[in-house]
Formats: sequence, C-alpha cells, structure tokens
Amino acid sequence: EEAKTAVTPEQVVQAIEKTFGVTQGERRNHTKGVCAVGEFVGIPTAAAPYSRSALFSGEKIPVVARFSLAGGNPNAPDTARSPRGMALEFKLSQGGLQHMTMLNTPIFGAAQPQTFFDAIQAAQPDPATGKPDSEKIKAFKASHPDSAAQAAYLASHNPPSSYVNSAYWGIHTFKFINQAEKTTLVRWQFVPEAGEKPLSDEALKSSPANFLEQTLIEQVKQAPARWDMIVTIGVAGDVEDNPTVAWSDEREKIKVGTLTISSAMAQKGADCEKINYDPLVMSDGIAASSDPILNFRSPAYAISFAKRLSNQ
Ligand code: HEM
Repeated sequence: EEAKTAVTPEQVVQAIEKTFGVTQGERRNHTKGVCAVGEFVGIPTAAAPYSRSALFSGEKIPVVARFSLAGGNPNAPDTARSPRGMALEFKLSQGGLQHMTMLNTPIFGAAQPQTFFDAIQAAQPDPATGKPDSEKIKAFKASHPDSAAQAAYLASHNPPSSYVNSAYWGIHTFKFINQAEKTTLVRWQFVPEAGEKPLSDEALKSSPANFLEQTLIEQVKQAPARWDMIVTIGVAGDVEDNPTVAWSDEREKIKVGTLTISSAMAQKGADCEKINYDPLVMSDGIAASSDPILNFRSPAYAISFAKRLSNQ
C-alpha cells in the first residue's frame, strides 16, 4: 500500500471553504458568533501547586470572549446539533496573553487531522441536491471510529438554550508547570454557575434560527454570567495525545478560578472580531501537550486569520 502523505493545514482550510463556502472577511470555521467581555479571577492557593501562570495571580484579569457555532455557515440555525464554542483571551499584566478556545463537548471528533479533513469532505454538499450525501457520511463514520465518541455525545445532549447555560471543555491535555519546574498533565473545563440548560426536544423543533446572540446580550445585561474553571489533575498513564478519549471520572478536580462575563455585543467592530484565538497562545506556566490536533490547530487558525484580515 502506498504511504499517505499527512494532510496539511492549507488543505483542511480549503476543504472547509469548499464544504461551507466562504464568507468574505470572516472566520472560515465557527463563522457565526458573538463577542463578550468580562474578567477572570484565579485562586492562587489552589493553582500554585500545579501552575505558576500569572492567570492564577488572584488579580482581576480582563477577558475578551467569543461564543460561536461550529462550522463555516454564517446562518447556521442555533438549534443545530453541532458544537458550540467559547473562546477566551485573558489579558495578563505586562502584555502577556493566555488563550483558551473550547467546545461544549468533553471530547473531540478526531484523533488525527486526517479524520477532521475526511469529516469535512464527507459533509460536502452533493452538487445535484445541494445537500450532504448521507451515504458518504455513513461511510465516513464506519471508517473513522475516532469520530464516534463526540458524535454520540452530540446525539445524546441537546444544544444549549443559552450560551450561559453550557459547560465548555478545553478537551486537549495541557501541561501545568509550577515554580519548582514540576510538570503536571491537566485538562480543564468551565462549569456554568447558572447550570446546564439544554433545549427541550420540543424547543429544538420550535425555536427560531437566531436566538443565542440576543439571549446572551439580554441575560448579561440583567446579571453577569459566571463559570468555575475546574482543572482535572492527570496521573501517570493518562492519555496525553488523543482528544477523543476521556479521562477517568475518578481523577482529582480542583477549582482554580471564576470567569465572569459582564457584557456581550454583536461581533462586527467589537474586540473579539479581530482576535485569532489560537489555542497555542499560552502564558508561562501553561504549555502544550503532544496532542496532534492541538498542534495542528495553530497553523490552520493562522491561515484563516490571514485570509479574513485581508478581506478574502
Ligand atoms: C484539526 C482540528 C481543527 C481545525 C482544523 C480547526 C480549524 C478552525 C479554524 C480554521 C477556525 C477559525 C479561526 C479564525 O479564523 O480565527 C476555528 C475556530 C474555532 N475552533 Fe477550531 N479547529 C480544530 C479543532 C478544534 C478543537 C479541538 C476545538 C476545541 C477544543 C476547536 C474550537 C474552536 C473554536 C471555539 C473556534 C472559534 C474561535 C473564535 O471564536 O474565534 N477547534 N477552528
């Protein structure tokens, strides 16, 4: 058998453009979204044994956030059974930055970039019908078992009724590094203080295509929305390089801070619009793992960012 050359970030972005079309000047993926701002306050006593990051200083850290729907369709209905995103840029003192670019699923649908590429290609609309070919999607699923866990999660969890009523996961394994240079493998999640409130099966059928943006803007006008940042502490042998595999529920979980979102606004012209939420923008004390998906994201986001900044 001939060796297959690994798919490149350029090819993946091209495939996204072919499947979803291009919205000029906009993100190639997670195109539909809304901007928000707020702050993060870490809990130094809880975090310091694992990470020396300034994120956990206990000072108020300004945050520029973006909530989104997965995929390159700017008109994707808010009832779509697809992932929702929460992207955070933490503005640390002295110009330092930390990014977290998360989804509302605990695991991802691809262990390798090739699976993501094949998923996007399988979803390409059939020129004859304008709709994806269900046979192609079936064949993709059968040949890519690493896509099954996230698909099962999305099938069994209705999408959220509001961005504030959703949990978000970092999904990848990251490294926390403390003052003594000790490295700990971690995963993180943001747990909503307002609780998780998925759309009911009834609401899923009757809700309009656009409600998430306006609901968020109105809700945070009434009262700020908060999430606890919870870090799961890995132990030797926990999978580092595969975002489709969950860790054992038995792992220790610690609360390391609280995110508060205090205002939200349409993305046009707002602060989040021109940010590239590259997940590899990290502060000292937090580092990437060997996860091939995590490391592939950075160049793919750079391509999309460069295109939209030059109004392509
Ligand atoms: C091979 C895997 C992946 C590829 C190729 C990919 C590609 C992209 C691209 C091209 C963008 C638009 C970037 C921009 O123009 O700023 C994007 C946005 C996004 N991605 Fe991914 N992605 C991948 C995996 C993931 C994973 C694993 C997560 C979550 C853990 C994720 C969460 C997001 C979110 C939340 C956004 C929107 C960020 C924003 O609001 O600006 N993606 N992705």
